[in-house]
Amino acid sequence: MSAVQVRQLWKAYGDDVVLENVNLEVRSGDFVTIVGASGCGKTTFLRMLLGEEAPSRGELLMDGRTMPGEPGPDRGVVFQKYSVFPHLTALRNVMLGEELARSPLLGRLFGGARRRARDKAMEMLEAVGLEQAAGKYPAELSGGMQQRLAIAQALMKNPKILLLDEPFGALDPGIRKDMHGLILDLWRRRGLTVFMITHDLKEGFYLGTRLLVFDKVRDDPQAPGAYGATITYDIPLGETDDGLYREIRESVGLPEEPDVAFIAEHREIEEKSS
Ligand SMILES: Nc1ncnc2c1ncn2[C@@H]1O[C@H](COP(=O)(O)OP(=O)(O)OP(=O)(O)O)[C@@H](O)[C@H]1O
Repeated sequence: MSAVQVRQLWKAYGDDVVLENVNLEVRSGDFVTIVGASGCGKTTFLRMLLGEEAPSRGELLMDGRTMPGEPGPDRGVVFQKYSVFPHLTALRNVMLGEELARSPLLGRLFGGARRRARDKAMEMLEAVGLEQAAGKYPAELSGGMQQRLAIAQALMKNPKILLLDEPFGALDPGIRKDMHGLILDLWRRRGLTVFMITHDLKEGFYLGTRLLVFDKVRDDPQAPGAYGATITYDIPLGETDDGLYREIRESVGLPEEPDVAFIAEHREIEEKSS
């Protein structure tokens, strides 16, 4: 069964149509990368998958059932901006979700429950390579480490679906490469279904098993809000395809030259490490 089904989905804010007639079936274990022009509705789409926004029309199904209308433990999310709490250590940041879920008033657990939450949080920190930083505060961590921490937070509830909104957009290229290795490793080992927005088409080609392009198919310059974006390309990824890469780059309006060598190089690294 498909992990996620999207049927004739529309989203409008007032008279402004952001997304129109989006249809999609995603299998469990897919790694879906999403690209599209700025402001075309990618984050809005992700927030609907998360349950933070309701569709204006259409249906969103998870495992054949209507997607819950609020964020739940089955979906984890990581945004570009670090979403960690500055006054808590890395360990407490990861524990906090569990503490708030089980003790909403105090935000703290005691005794055995606290030990279990702590052990699980340590396991998550290890999974993202932050076990040595458990006692540090976010200000003492680099940008890449803070994003690792945000990923550990998102994984704490064992989500089936991981939603990533440009999670590596603010990181240096070297750090991004490390994060690519980490996210592919977590995706494989934990059997996650991933949706990841990126502005970096190379990243989208390299990481995904499937690449979606969001774009408007119709536009009225007199009424910019009249039409929304939809999925204009849905590409199974595997082989590096120079022609396709160029076509999409132009459709999304990216200025860079195709850099297939980059993708090939990444794939080589990936193959060696797997
Ligand atoms: N809560 C809201 N109320 C009104 N308009 C909104 C709201 N959220 C988003 N929008 C509008 O919806 C459109 C799509 O925004 P969204 O953030 O989804 O685009 P995006 O493709 O993720 O952009 P970017 O790539 O720049 O992050 C924008 O015009 C934005 O102003």
